[in-house]
Amino acid sequence: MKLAKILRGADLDPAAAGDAADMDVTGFAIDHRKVAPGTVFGAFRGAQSNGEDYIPAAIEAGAIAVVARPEAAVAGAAHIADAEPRRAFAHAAAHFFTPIPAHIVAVTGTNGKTSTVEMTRQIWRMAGERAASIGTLGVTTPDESVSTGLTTPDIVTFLSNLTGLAREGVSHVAFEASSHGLSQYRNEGVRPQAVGFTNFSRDHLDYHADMEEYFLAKMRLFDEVAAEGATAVIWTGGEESGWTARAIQHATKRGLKLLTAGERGEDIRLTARKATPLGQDLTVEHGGTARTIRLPLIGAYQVANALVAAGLALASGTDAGRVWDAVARLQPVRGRLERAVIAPSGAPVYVDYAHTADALEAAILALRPHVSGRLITVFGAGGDRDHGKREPMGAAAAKHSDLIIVTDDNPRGEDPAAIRRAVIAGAGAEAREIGDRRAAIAAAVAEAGEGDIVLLAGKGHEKGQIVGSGERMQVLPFDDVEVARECAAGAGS
Ligand SMILES: CC(=O)N[C@H]1[C@@H](OP(=O)(O)OP(=O)(O)OC[C@H]2O[C@@H](n3ccc(=O)[nH]c3=O)[C@H](O)[C@@H]2O)O[C@H](CO)[C@@H](O)[C@@H]1O[C@H](C)C(=O)N[C@@H](C)C(=O)N[C@H](CCC(=O)O)C(=O)O
Ligand SMILES: Nc1ncnc2c1ncn2[C@@H]1O[C@H](COP(=O)(O)OP(=O)(O)OP(=O)(O)O)[C@@H](O)[C@H]1O
Ligand SMILES: N[C@H](CCC[C@H](N)C(=O)O)C(=O)O
Ligand SMILES: [Mg+2]
Repeated sequence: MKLAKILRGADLDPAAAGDAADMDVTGFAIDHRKVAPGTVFGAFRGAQSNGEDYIPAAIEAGAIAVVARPEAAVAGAAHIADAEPRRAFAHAAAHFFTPIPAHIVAVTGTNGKTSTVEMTRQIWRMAGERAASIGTLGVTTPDESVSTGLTTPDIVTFLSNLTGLAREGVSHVAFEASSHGLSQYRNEGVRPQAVGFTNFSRDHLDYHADMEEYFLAKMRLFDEVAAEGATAVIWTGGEESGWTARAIQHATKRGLKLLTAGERGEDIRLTARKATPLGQDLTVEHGGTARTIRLPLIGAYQVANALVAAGLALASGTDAGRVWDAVARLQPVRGRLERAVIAPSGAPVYVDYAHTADALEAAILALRPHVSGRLITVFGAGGDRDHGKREPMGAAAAKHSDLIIVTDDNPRGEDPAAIRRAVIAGAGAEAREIGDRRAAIAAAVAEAGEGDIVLLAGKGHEKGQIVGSGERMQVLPFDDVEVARECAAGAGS
């Protein structure tokens, strides 16, 4: 495809490309090491390095055009100058990576994105569509799940994945829009026909200056990324939340169609929820019909995600009858309240990905109705991530658990003992401290008796413990589900 055509499609001036306008583009790259002859190179200033430093090397490797700030020095290739080069690059790349699936929806929010995109994918699949999801669990298709290493992959990986999926015949994709991804324009240029908002609470204040900036990063999904006239599916739970009201305002201001779901939902209204041993019975009103749905998953938070997923599937045009049938057949999402094992004492051990105070509370409250004895929570907080969430995480876990064991969760470049101290400052002195995660899990399993439940929070589906940073970073194999099974087997022998 000619560079001029790509630039015109992205509302960029082809004259800026000079002689290169007539050249054929062979690919897009944001890393100079991936540049081949005919590539358009995006030179961005990042957190670790300045992509502009690699412009000469990219041109040497055959880049025909460089998308960069007007101030950047570009010699020997076209300079596509833009004050926001990540956005300009993304829009251009979106005209190169075609075709893409016809139905695309996206989800943002602090917690519940992965669960919601995965449930949306399941609903579509059960409704007979070829569907995929892209998020923390990787790219999941009818055939496989491939990790990308990030929740929202970089723009080139994202767009090339979408094209690959379309070529494989996938027609429906749900993707997870993280605030990092949104603020770095990692999923620009595709126009989701429906966008979801789950909830908003403290996280990532190492990256965003404050809650307001974090929220506005998420709202780019509504303000700019969503297609004109798209549907905004917003969870309106039982309690009034100022953030939810603001998400509704953003949707309205952008002229999106509104679909609210929840106890206060206008379109999907949850009128009753009753826990059963294996799940919960929901009464849901939609389109003038009240239905009873036996959701085979426990916990209020999974209901929120399932109903937002149903809203997204409905907004993408999937038949309502099929959507509600599918909700009753949803499979658990990996690492989200996943029952790893039942200890010899009879105590079930659950693994969950809660790594914020809000999520810990949600995960614990999901298990509470099933506990007749004690709830034992094992968790820690990630290193090189928002320090301010550690104390509130400790406090949330302590408030709702009977025993807590504070352990390590990806200390990365930090001193793990200092992270644990910050968590314990919120949890209180009764918290037990066992740094080694395997030993902490073993202690919890050994401690649990009949009627107790053990919750291992923070790592969910993760397969490793990240220790060290930079050159010294190591990912030591670690899987909460496997370790729980090993500890349970050990406890029984
Ligand atoms: C802080 C952050 O989000 N960083 C991400 C970001 O890096 P960056 O743009 O700052 O890049 P940089 O490393 O400083 O380099 C600047 C530019 O120079 C280029 N470069 C760099 C070196 C070189 O030799 N040649 C070269 O061309 C780079 O490709 C880049 O374009 O873009 C990179 C490429 O897409 C990501 O790999 C990187 O993720 C880092 C590793 C990361 O840990 N990100 C986490 C925090 C993250 O994004 N998490 C969210 C999930 C959050 C949630 O779950 O809510 C996610 O979406 O995964
Ligand atoms: N709707 C929700 N409300 C509150 N807590 C939730 C909700 N959904 C999930 N959680 C909690 O958050 C954890 C992570 O869920 P999930 O992976 O779906 O979220 P996410 O937004 O994708 O997270 P991440 O930002 O790490 O990608 C769950 O294990 C659970 O503890
Ligand atoms: N996407 C989240 C995942 C956190 C998971 C937890 N195990 C941790 O390492 O803090 C993050 O990168 O902040
Ligand atoms: Mg996720």
